[in-house]
Amino acid sequence: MSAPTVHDGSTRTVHDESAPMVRAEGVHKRYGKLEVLKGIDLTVRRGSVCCLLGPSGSGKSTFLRCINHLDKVDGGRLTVDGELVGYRQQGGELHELREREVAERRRDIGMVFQRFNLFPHMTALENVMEAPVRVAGTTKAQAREEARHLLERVGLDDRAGHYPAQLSGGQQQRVAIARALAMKPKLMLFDEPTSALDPELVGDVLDVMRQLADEGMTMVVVTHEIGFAREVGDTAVFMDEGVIIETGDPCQVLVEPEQERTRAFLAKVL
Ligand SMILES: Nc1ncnc2c1ncn2[C@@H]1O[C@H](COP(=O)(O)OP(=O)(O)OP(=O)(O)O)[C@@H](O)[C@H]1O
Repeated sequence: MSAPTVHDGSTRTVHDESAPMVRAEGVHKRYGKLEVLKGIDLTVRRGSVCCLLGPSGSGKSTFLRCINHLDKVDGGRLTVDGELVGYRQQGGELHELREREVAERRRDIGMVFQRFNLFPHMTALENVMEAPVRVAGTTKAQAREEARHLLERVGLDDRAGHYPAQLSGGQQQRVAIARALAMKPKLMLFDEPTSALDPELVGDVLDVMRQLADEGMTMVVVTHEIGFAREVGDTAVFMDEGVIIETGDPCQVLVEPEQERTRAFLAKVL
């Protein structure tokens, strides 16, 4: 069972800080007849970095999408920050979340995709401001100042006025990270954030991610960057065909894996 969320009688929810940030217990997901996740058990501690690796089609992105409420879990139990994904508990009963509640929960989760997904008609600064400015109570000036600060944090303060087409892939990805951070998420999900980049641009993006990890951000990272996973990851998880076949310290799993399938995968990507 996941750690409880305490309702204190008001609309405020007090989270149990000792609960893991993510806990999956027997999570299943299917698309039609295709069973993509076949019982995922995984715990991601607060402040830790979990690196997910595995061959194409093994279900890594699907799992991230379930964590981020973009896909619905079909079976098992998944909690983020102690709260059931897709449901809220009230008086011992489960109620499916309404669209507005899902949107509220998703604000706590930043997601960075392989393709940077920036708005092409907006500058870097406007992209980073876009979500906070829509939050009630935030003024445009506050959102702009915070966005400037975030661009500085990812090393792009001198590119605030540039449009995505005027930025390199690595710079666009750093803007995407700043944009994901703009809502002050508790959890950051990265889905192969460097695999669409030219090799010489990968380092800057990984540096920003390394810095976030150092600051204590909880992160789940789908990546084929074995060096990053070994150096920054607290846990390495190897998935294949919808199941986790190996998990543990990255220096163990990614250096001397126990499973033949993990060894074969590493031999391919290294
Ligand atoms: N919306 C969808 N509808 C139907 N099938 C899907 C959908 N999304 C993913 N799949 C299928 O689910 C399986 C797992 O896909 P997923 O993208 O999670 O794998 P992955 O491990 O992230 O792969 P990659 O490394 O190539 O991104 C694949 O067979 C894929 O074709």
